[in-house]
Amino acid sequence: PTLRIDVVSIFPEYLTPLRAALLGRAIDRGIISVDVHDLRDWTHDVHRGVDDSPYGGGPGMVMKPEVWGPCLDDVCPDDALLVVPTPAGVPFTQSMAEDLSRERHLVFACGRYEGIDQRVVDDAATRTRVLEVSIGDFVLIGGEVATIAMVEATVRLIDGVLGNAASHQQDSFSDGLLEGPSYTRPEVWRGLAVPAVLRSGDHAKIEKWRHEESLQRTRSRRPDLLPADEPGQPD
Ligand SMILES: O[C@H]1NC=Nc2ccccc21
Repeated sequence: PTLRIDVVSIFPEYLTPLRAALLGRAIDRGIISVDVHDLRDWTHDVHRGVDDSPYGGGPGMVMKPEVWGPCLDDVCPDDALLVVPTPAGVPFTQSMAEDLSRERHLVFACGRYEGIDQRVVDDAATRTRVLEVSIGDFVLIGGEVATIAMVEATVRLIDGVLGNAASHQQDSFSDGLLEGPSYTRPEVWRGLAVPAVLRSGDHAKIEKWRHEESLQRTRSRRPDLLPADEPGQPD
């Protein structure tokens, strides 16, 4: 395959969405491969324990290095890129998705949100490239949902995955602004009409209107995305 993806999780069934729809088709067509591993297969004790209390006290549990270490030894070769979803990671961006889509082998280590013993990452970093990545400033229970989001954002960029109709060439972030409103038939729905300009056939006017809508929406929802020369920049 163009890209090999391995995912390690204590909830392997959480990753089944990766086999559905367009991603499932990409697997069937051999563009990508996805293998999910149950971290508990690397436990030693009868209780198959994967976590323990944190040194220094505090809430929650920390995942054991004695389980993750041997797991990654088996699952993550030195030439792979190890991606560790964590709320304490660098922000995941479209640019990072583009970088990941050019990799040959990605390994996602799904930990609980209190985290994996830091020595697992530090030890792995002596052999391979490691990225600790966050998908946003909110707290999930574990890295599985973050992994699904990052895999979808990454794999859709690989040639052949999206039908060319759904091409990623015109991604919403292509001009750095938010996409404005979209409409389709019927022309009037529940008394609401499609903006007349979109039915005018005047492509220059339509393009201008769409850019204006994007600017207006970006100003109100994401002023941080506005280019420096646009009014409405946050102080
Ligand atoms: O990507 C993160 N964003 C928010 N919460 C998380 C929880 C566990 C793993 C990863 C994340």
